[in-house]
Formats: sequence, C-alpha cells, structure tokens
Amino acid sequence: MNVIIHKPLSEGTLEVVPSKSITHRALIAAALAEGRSLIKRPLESEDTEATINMLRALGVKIEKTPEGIVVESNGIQKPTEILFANESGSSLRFLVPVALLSEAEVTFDGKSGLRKRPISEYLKVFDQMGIEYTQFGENLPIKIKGKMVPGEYTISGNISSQFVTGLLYALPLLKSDSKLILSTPLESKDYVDMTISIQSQFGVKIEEIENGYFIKGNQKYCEKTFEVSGDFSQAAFHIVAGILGANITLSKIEQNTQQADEKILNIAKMMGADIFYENGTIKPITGITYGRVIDLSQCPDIGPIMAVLCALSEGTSHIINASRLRIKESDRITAITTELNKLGAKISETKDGMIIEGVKNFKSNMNLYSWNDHRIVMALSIAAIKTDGPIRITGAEAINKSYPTFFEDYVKLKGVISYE
Ligand SMILES: O=C(O)C1=C[C@@H](OP(=O)(O)O)[C@@H](O)[C@H](O)C1
Ligand SMILES: C=C(OP(=O)(O)O)C(=O)O
Repeated sequence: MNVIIHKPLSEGTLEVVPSKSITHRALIAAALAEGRSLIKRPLESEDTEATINMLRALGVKIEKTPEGIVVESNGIQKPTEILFANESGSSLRFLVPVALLSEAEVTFDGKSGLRKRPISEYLKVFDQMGIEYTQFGENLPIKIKGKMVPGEYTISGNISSQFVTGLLYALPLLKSDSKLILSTPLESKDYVDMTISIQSQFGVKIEEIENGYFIKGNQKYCEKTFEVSGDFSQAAFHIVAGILGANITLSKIEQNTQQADEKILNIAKMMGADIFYENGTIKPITGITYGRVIDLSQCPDIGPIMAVLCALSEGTSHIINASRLRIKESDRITAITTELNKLGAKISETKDGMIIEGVKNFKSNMNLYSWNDHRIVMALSIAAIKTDGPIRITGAEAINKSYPTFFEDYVKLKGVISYE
C-alpha cells in the first residue's frame, strides 16, 4: 500500500491508542495466571495478534469480547504448532522463556526482519541451563528443547531489554530462587520497570539488586481485570505534530505508567517546546525548538520522530547512544536519515546516532519509502507538516504492526490522503 499525503494533519482532538507494550505484558501475565482475566481496552495490531496466537498455541484460551480480551488459562501447555512471532520482537523475546515452561520441544519462527534480529542473550542462558537448541538460519527458525532451571544467569543489558522481560516472566514460576545478572548497564530500563509493575499487579514480586534482579521461586500469577493505558510511543508522533504546527489535543494518556517514551515530554521541553499535560490530556503548543544532545539509550522508539523534530529545530542536534536503532524493524538510523534527506534535511549518520543540522522547511518528494517499518512511516507522515507539496510513502502498510488506525486518525485530524 502506498499513501499519498496531499495535505498534512492540522487540527483536532485524538484519543491516544492503547499501549502495545502494556497489552503484550498484560496478555502474558494473564496467560500465566490460573483462572480468568479480562484485559480491557487492549491494542489491536499485528504485533499484539502475534502474542495472542502464540499464547493460543501454548494452550491458553483467548477470546475477544466487547468488554476486552478474556484470557483463560490452566498453565502453559505443550505447543500444538510452531510459535510464529511474525515481525514482533517483543512477542518472540517475551515468549521464549514462557514457552519453555511447557518443558516440551518448541520451535519459534518469524517474518524476514525478525529473523535477523538478535536472540543471542537467550542462547547464553540456554548454555548455562543446559537447554539444547538448533538454529536453521541466522537467528530464526530456532528449535529449543529442555527445562528451565532456577539459578544465576548473566546476560548483557545493552542488546535488548526484552530478554530481561522474558526471563522475569518465567523465572518466578520455577521451584526455587534465581538471579539475573546484567554484565553491562541496562538500556531501555523503563520497559523492565513496566514489566515488574505489571507482574506485581498480577501478584508476582521481583526484586531489583545491584547489577540485576533477584527472582523468588514458587510464585503464582493471579487472575485479574486490567485496563491498558494510552501509548506514549504513538502519542510522541502527535506531540511532535503539535510542536511543528498542528493544533492537536491528545486525550486518554495517563502519566507515570512506566512508559519509556514518556521521556518525549522532557526532551521536547529541553528543546524549547511548551507542552501542557494535565489529567490525561496533552496539549503541545506550536513553536520554535532548538537543537540539543539527545540520548536515546532509554527510549529508542522515539528515535525516528525525534529525528524529524531535530531536523526542523534551530541549530545542531546530536542523537547519541542509539545503536540499537539499527536492530529494530529496519536500521532506523539509516532509514530515517535517507528518507528525511530526500526532503532536504541535513542529517549525517554516526555509528550510534545522528548529527542533524536544522532546516526551516522540507521540500516535497513523491518517492519516500517505509523500509517496512511502522515508525518510519509515521515519522514521515508527520514530517509532511513542513513539506511544500505532497509526499508519497510506499510500503505504508507497515503501520499495521503497531497502529493500524494511524491514517484513519490522520484524516480525523484533517489530513487529506489517498491510497494507491
Ligand atoms: O519491552 C518492550 O515493550 C519494548 C522494549 C524496547 O526494546 P529494546 O529493549 O530492545 O530497546 C522497545 O524498542 C520495543 O519497541 C518495545
Ligand atoms: C521495535 C519495536 O517493537 P518490537 O521490538 O516488539 O518488534 C517497535 O515497536 O518499535
């Protein structure tokens, strides 16, 4: 699907879509609880669907109802089929340790991009646990056989926090205590804090210790009714749209939900933006912003939209500590640099970030490419606010990964688009 943006989004009020990260986590905690849970206001997207399908293959009953998703579980069962994570890094990495609780042979696979994303930290843990595995490609498919055993395990903290989340889900269900030690400082730590917070709401406690986590064994997840909060990673696109010129108000976006991308508020303010935030409502004010040093080690997903804001800010910005942007759905450093430069931005890549000289406006270009990455499509659609004519984004269906209604919302906000 190609999208042509004839006129950018310009005004309106939008209810922020539910959080992808929280939806994945609530579904998994509910699947690990014996009994019946209800997940209210879940995100519906390709990624959350991957988690649902994988949990179903592990014997969990999941039903979509008008009230939300009902999850009924009797524990994790031997899988009935290959666990297919599609393109969702979270679904794959969260569910590897969970699936191993079945003590059966499990095969994981995913679509092209995910097949190349690292799974290395689990291989280290499998070696320490004596679990056997065979890989049939660069990373996936992988066939795993063995039993998770409690103990002390060491992994790196700077490849993906998703390995930590996956282990924290499964280890409390083992018969005795475990420790997870991080050999390098943990990046994207808020995501792990979110995991721990959601686990505690389902009755499981994790203790943070120096260099890692202590996980008491023999714990139980409890059934629960849980409501998903609005997604800061998606709100970030509309916040930047507001700063760049659109008159947008965002509703249903609660504060302090341990979302890493809530950091967009402080980063944008540091760049000179005015943003009002009260009672779950955000109102960004259009105005001038200034280039700054922006550290993305804790909030990588706002990388593409921060590049847009920096490219249109006065002076020079340095995006630093962002090497993991290269191992997402696309190499997001190369992808956003290439596409924004086609619009006249002045961005150069560094090994782990970008140096961005601000420009006042973008020119139009009818040939922008999604790089099969939802966050690149959304960032380019917001960049259209400062182009001097229409833009075409090819491969725009990538938005289905996390925000299938993105263009419907774009039109609600008075954007004019057509599809090819
Ligand atoms: O735990 C999560 O929900 C996520 C963690 C982050 O990954 P990394 O820890 O690999 O940076 C983030 O980029 C991803 O989109 C979602
Ligand atoms: C990288 C992302 O997700 P995941 O790692 O779950 O594929 C994302 O949503 O930007």
